[in-house]
Formats: sequence, C-alpha cells, structure tokens
Amino acid sequence: MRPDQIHPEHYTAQLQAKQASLSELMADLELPSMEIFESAPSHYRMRAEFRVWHEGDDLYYAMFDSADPRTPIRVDQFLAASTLINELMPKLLAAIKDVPVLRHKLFQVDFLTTTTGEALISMLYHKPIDDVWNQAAHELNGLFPACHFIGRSRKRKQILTRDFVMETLTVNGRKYHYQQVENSFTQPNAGISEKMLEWALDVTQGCSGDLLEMYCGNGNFSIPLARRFDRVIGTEIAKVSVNSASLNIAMNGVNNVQVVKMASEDVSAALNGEGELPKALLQAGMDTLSPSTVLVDPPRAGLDDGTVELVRKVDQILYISCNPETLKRNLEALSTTHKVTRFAMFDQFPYTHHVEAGVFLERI
Ligand SMILES: C[S@@+](CC[C@H](N)C(=O)[O-])C[C@H]1O[C@@H](n2cnc3c(N)ncnc32)[C@H](O)[C@@H]1O
Repeated sequence: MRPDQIHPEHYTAQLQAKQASLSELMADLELPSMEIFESAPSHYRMRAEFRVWHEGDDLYYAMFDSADPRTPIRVDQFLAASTLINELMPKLLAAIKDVPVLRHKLFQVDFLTTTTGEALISMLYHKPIDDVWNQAAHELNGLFPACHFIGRSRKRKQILTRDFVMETLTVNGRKYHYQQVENSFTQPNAGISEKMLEWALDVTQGCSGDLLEMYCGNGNFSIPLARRFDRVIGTEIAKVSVNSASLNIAMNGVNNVQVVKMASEDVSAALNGEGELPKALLQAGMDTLSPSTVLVDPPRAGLDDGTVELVRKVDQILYISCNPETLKRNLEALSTTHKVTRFAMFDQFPYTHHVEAGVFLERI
C-alpha cells in the first residue's frame, strides 16, 4: 500500500466495496448475514517497513509501487502506521543523518510498536555491522531510551537491548499481555485484533470440552479462549512463536493450554491415524484430548486436504482466514458435514484489497 492510497475520507466507501466483493465471492455458499468490523481509518498498523533512500546528503524513507519498482516514493509520514511510528520516523533520520557509521549503507528500517507505547526499531545494512557500529548504535539508543534497537547485516543480528516488545490487548474489558518478537507473525492491526478476539469469544460462548488450535502463533487466540474450554492444545510451525506462546501463556496466568511445535500437515497426518502419535503430541496430552471445537487460522494458502479431513471430525470449527479464495474452497469441502452459523469480516488491512474473515461452523 502506497501512502497516496490512504484517504480516511474514503474509508467507509472502500469498506463497503470490500463487503460487496466478499459477499459476491461467497454468494454460492449458504452463509448467514455478514458481521462487519471496521478499523480505525488511520494509525491502525502497529508495524511498518520502509526502504531508506540516499540522495546526496539527504536520506529519506521510501516505498515502491509494484508497477514501477525502480522509482522510490518518498514517505515522510505514513498515515496507516501508528502515531508512535510517525513520531519516530523523522526523529530517527535526524539522529543518524550526521553519523556516517549509522547511515552508510542503511537500506531499510522496520518499526514494530505497541498500543502501550513500546517500539522496536530494526536497521538493515548492506555492509557488515561491527563494534564501531555497535558503539554508535548504543549512543543512538541513549537518545531513544524507550525504544529497542536491532542492527542487521548479512550474517549478523545485533540486539542492543532486546528483540521483542510487550503488547497489551483489551478484550471485553480484560487485559491480555503478549510478547511479540521481531520478524515473527503478529496481527498488524491491534484494534482489529481486539475485535477478532471478542468475536471469537462470542461465537464460542456455548462451547465446552476441549479445543484443538492449529496455526496458534504466539497464543493470540489461545489465551483469551482458554477460559471457554477444559483443555487447549495449540500447534504452530515457527519455533520463535511457540516460545512466545509458552511465555505468554505463563505470563497471563493460564494453566490449561499446551503448545506444540509441529507443522499442521504432520498434526493432521498423526490425528487422521497415519501412524503413531509423535512424542511431542503425546507429551502435550493429545492422546486424551477430545476436542469439541477446532480453531484454525492458516496462512494465505488455507487448509491442506489432510487438515480439512481432520477438522471435519470435530463438531465446531472456528476458521479465521486472511484469504477469502482459499476460505471459500475449504468451506465448499466442509459443506457436506458442517453449516456456517456465523460469518464476519474484519478490516485488518484498510485501503488494500486484503480481507480477514471469520466463520463459525457447526455439524449438520
Ligand atoms: C495467520 S498466522 C496466525 C497466527 C495466530 N493465530 C495469531 O492470531 O497471531 C498463521 C500462523 O501459521 C503458522 N504456520 C504457517 N504454516 C504452517 C504450517 N504448515 N503448520 C503450522 N503452522 C504454520 C505461521 O507461523 C503463523 O504463526
């Protein structure tokens, strides 16, 4: 998304257009009426990545249009990004402009911020970063005491203080705390994340028994949903996210959730009866889990066939999707055994054609 594509005055119209195109895509399926969750029209993204462009003595943040990838578009402020990112953008450039070791061959800056005012700034270089850089970066950090800095070059990641932020989300008045690590998956729009979690709690009100959660990330859903269930087992492929999830579960005082590092394809194969249960699943107590509900939040590719077969065995399915095309394909496959009883659109990515959807399915 380019900065010139963000027009808050057009937000409502673009949201309606998204709703219309999602309705059209899903028209062949029997779905209940769509619940719409709108985003804040500006300052909704907690993270943003910018290229850094050097022109003589000047350096500025830049983005590129995919139709013209050679021409940088100068970005001094970025309305989609959090207020904190917008505050930090000019201050950071001003602080490094006259420090050659910090500005030389700097080609990208990534910001990760929280609603609680924390910021992690990653500076990416086309040169090796060394002790001289490290010294200068510590001095820079002294000017931004509330921020955490990381330097990255081809084979080196230099963490000055830490490589994560701590986010707090408020869900139905309760506060949940999450570690979010640099470069690991986190929902970009914190306000919409809170609405997604409230919706998930709402649709699972009548649920009881156990929950199997696949693609659980850092425990974003697992932690608030834990109180609806006796036991929860979450599975996730990324080690960093699994570690965060374990920390987040403990930090939020939740004691009925276990997380296992495993690809969904392997979880499905094991639970579909192809061979013995792997040790990691046994250790988490999967042999005694009897899920009444399964939650899936897959990447854009959606659910593979084995995972569709697995979720089909469970009475209630909560499916969070960032790609309506693959969601539709999976819903068509599940329509022989399940009926969609709730359907929501979350505007996680305003001013883009991307849509986040939630569906709750119950056995026919
Ligand atoms: C859309 S994110 C959702 C994460 C989490 N539910 C949240 O709300 O933050 C998808 C997650 O699936 C994980 N993932 C991707 N491919 C996977 C696979 N084949 N098996 C298991 N997890 C996978 C990613 O690492 C990522 O954490």
